[in-house]
Amino acid sequence: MVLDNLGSSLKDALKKLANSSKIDKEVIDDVVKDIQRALIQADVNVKLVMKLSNQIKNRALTEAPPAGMNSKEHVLRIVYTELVNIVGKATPIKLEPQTIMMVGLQGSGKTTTTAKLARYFARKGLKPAVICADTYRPGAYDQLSQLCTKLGVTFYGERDNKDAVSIVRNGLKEIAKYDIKIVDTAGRHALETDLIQEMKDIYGLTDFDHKFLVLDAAIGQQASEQAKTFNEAIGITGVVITKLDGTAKGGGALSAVSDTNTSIAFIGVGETPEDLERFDPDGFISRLLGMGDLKALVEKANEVLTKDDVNLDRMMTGKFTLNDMYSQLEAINKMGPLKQIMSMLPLGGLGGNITDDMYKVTQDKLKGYKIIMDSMTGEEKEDPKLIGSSRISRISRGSGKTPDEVRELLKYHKMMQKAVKGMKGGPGKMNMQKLMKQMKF
Ligand SMILES: Nc1nc2c(ncn2[C@@H]2O[C@H](COP(=O)(O)OP(=O)(O)OP(=O)(O)O)[C@@H](O)[C@H]2O)c(=O)[nH]1
Repeated sequence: MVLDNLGSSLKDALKKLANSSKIDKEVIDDVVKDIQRALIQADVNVKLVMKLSNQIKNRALTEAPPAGMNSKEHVLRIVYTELVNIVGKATPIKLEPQTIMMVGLQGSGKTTTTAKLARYFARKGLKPAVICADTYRPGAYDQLSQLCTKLGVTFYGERDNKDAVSIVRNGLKEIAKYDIKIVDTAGRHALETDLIQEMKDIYGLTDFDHKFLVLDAAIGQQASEQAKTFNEAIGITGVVITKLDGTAKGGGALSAVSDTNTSIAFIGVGETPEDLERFDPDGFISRLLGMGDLKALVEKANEVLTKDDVNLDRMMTGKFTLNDMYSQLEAINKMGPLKQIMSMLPLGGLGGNITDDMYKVTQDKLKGYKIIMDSMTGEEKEDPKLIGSSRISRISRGSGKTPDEVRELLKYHKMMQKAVKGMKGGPGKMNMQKLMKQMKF
């Protein structure tokens, strides 16, 4: 999961708060210290951590809880909202024709993100085209052109031309009729003055609507210095944090965003073109705390699934039969790796942890489940509570599976049902009581 360690240390700090018998200065100081430690370990810079701690302390000690909220819930809410504040608001993205320039350090994930963005806009009904202006990395041209071919996105590049500025000039004319024009530039370091100059020259060619800085989540403290240089040169309009699937850090990138007064536009959560998500501060923090990010899940579901695949409305009502579970697992398989999807579910509703077993629902398992379910009556599928030990034996005989396999299916259904129940409030609706309940306070 995204920033796993930070999430669990923050969760521990909040649990401490929830378990203390009274809320006073001592408890708040103690909890704030734990939060500081967790953030610093995740590479968030000290200045930002201090700002956050002071805000939490000031507000917790001076603000009175609003009506209907006790002081514990009140402090939890303050911590939550201040955490949301440090990640900032998401960069607004308009779904209209625009020109985007991608910049960043070598290997940060620019090229991959360029393709992901083209796909993102294509999915929203806009026609994208990309220009490869990376004339330094030998493989960049082929990488981007192959990704574009796979995605059916128009690609412009000049393999033998080393002059990135002229490529972009020609490319912009060539793809003028497209809605979304994305320019992928070479990776560069803040100290490479000639490359910084090249970036400024490309920037000067047209009125870019967005200049996205792509930052690897694992970049650490040097992120701020890099971001400042890029920002001074061309004025960054948004940041894309990549590889959030693979690191326990990410704080360096958050600090860079805060230091340059920019905001996060997207996050990269995997290597394939679909692994790009619109940044959502609430969702990001709730996912960090193991609350699950329902908004992201629903957005992803809407994008990938057809209506028949999964009935989200029905899921939100809390009714969740074996048939629902089956179509949901099928749908999840369509959406991408289960582990990633599971990180979007409210983990708290599953007791705080998704066991590894839950990630192992592969196509094979699904086939097995289908065979078992085919031996159940319609009534049993609608109401699995009816299935006691004699019915388990019958289903086992009928399906050729062992009774343990039948029990496993029922256990899995129960876990999924619990998770879905946690989603009942609907996407985006979060309150402290729900947070505390889901975190088992
Ligand atoms: N796990 C994971 N890998 C990613 C993500 N984004 C990019 N990558 C991988 O990171 C590596 C570098 O990505 P590129 O897109 O080639 O990086 P680049 O910034 O264009 O590289 P330069 O052209 O050298 O500047 C590749 O192996 C990508 O597959 C992500 O969100 N998650």
